[in-house]
Amino acid sequence: FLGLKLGHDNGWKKKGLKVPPGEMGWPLLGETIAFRRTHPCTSLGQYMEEHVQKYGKIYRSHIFGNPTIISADAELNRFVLMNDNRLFEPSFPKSVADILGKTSMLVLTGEMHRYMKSLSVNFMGIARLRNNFLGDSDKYTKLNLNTWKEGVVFPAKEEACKITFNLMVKNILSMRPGEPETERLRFLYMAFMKGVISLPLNFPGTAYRKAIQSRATILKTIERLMKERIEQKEAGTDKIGEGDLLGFVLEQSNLDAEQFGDLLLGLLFGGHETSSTAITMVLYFLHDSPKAVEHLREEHLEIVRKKKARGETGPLTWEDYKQMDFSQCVVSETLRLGNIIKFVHRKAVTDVQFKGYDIPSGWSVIPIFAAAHLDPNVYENPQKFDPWRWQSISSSTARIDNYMPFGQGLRNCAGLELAKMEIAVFLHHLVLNFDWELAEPDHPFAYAFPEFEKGLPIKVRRISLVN
Ligand code: HEM
Repeated sequence: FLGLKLGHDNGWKKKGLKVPPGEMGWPLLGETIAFRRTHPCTSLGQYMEEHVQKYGKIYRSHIFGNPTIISADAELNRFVLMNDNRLFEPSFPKSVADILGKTSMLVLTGEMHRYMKSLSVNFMGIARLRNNFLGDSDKYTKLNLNTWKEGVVFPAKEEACKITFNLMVKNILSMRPGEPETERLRFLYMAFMKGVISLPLNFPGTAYRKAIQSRATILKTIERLMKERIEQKEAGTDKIGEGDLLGFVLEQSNLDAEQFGDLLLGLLFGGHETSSTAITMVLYFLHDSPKAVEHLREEHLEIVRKKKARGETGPLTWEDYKQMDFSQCVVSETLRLGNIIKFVHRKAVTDVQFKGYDIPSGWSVIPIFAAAHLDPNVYENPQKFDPWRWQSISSSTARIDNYMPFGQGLRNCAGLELAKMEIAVFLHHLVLNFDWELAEPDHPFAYAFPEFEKGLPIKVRRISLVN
């Protein structure tokens, strides 16, 4: 995404606008390299820290080829998100937008965005979470955890990816784990994903070129599956109905294959890497917090005891899920300290004023959510993984702009309830069945997404708390 403009646009000076202080860096690159320099997810990194100290929480820069306002100011961050589609819109580089697709929810604006969003939100609404996603989440988590072998070192991130991918493709396309078609789609999706976050070099062999090819193959598969489903409907042999996103979309909308493909890729892109990273982070943070593991065990044992008393032997139910209060504190704390989406990209569509500064039309704006999450004036001892803080959080700390792991407003996360549920279900089976240790030191670092350099290698020991 490196900007290749030869100089910096100084039109704002001529217009007499008062843009925030800052520096525009090198003519070609601006400060892109420093901004992208990796650092632990539990910190803002040297670049941000130095700039905030020098210029304050709102400063200007030149990143990814555009003059940019970078905001570590929680109020500005909220203002930007609450004015999405009015004063601001998403600003993906063209190369990323091309791969995501022209009808991807992530790049759409206006009515079409609203429409695609409402399809997704309805698809992942409470009724469906309760009746479909919860049971599947329970099943696929158990299925995966049953493959964990005692004493063998394995990368936790890979297993978390399998759980979240299987859950998504089962609910989107009724594909089952391990089947050849599922594995083929997983392979194609991985290539797609790598290309979205790579440099946009469209030459044979590059990650970007492979992603374009994978996207085309995925769209062909979708077209075939759609055709088959329509034929089954017409022949009266369709058993799935609205049981998956494909059936739901065929009933409730008239999206064509490409639009459905963009929806599928948007949901996978938005929901797979994020929630699998969150599951991996839970293992990472809890490893150093045995007291939290103990507290979780009490909570989940109590759920099992109550289930038994009711004579229930089946998978987790909605009533069980609703009792996972401390688990939700662990989820909130993991998302605060782990900063899975550290920032988002927006562009001002008109000149905007905020706190005495001007944000010129066309400039990028990067709200840094992580800034409030790690602010000692908001969270006491912010570097500490402390799930209990969420049991007695003060109303000023809980202010919406101080906690935005899922964004805010029109473009907030379509899968936030699903994500919280996936992590809580994982916690249930994890703490009741395993002790784990980190086989080698590994830490989450902020790249495009947080990454554990070694995929978080762990070693597990089975325990049997439930008899
Ligand atoms: C811990 C896990 C997750 C985190 C931290 C997360 C975070 C976010 C954030 C911050 C945004 C806002 C992006 C923006 O403002 O530009 C977002 C949007 C979105 N997320 Fe999530 N997400 C998670 C899980 C999921 C899941 C499980 C799904 C779906 C299966 C999902 C689907 C989406 C979609 C479709 C959008 C775009 C919404 C729109 O453009 O209106 N996310 N997510």
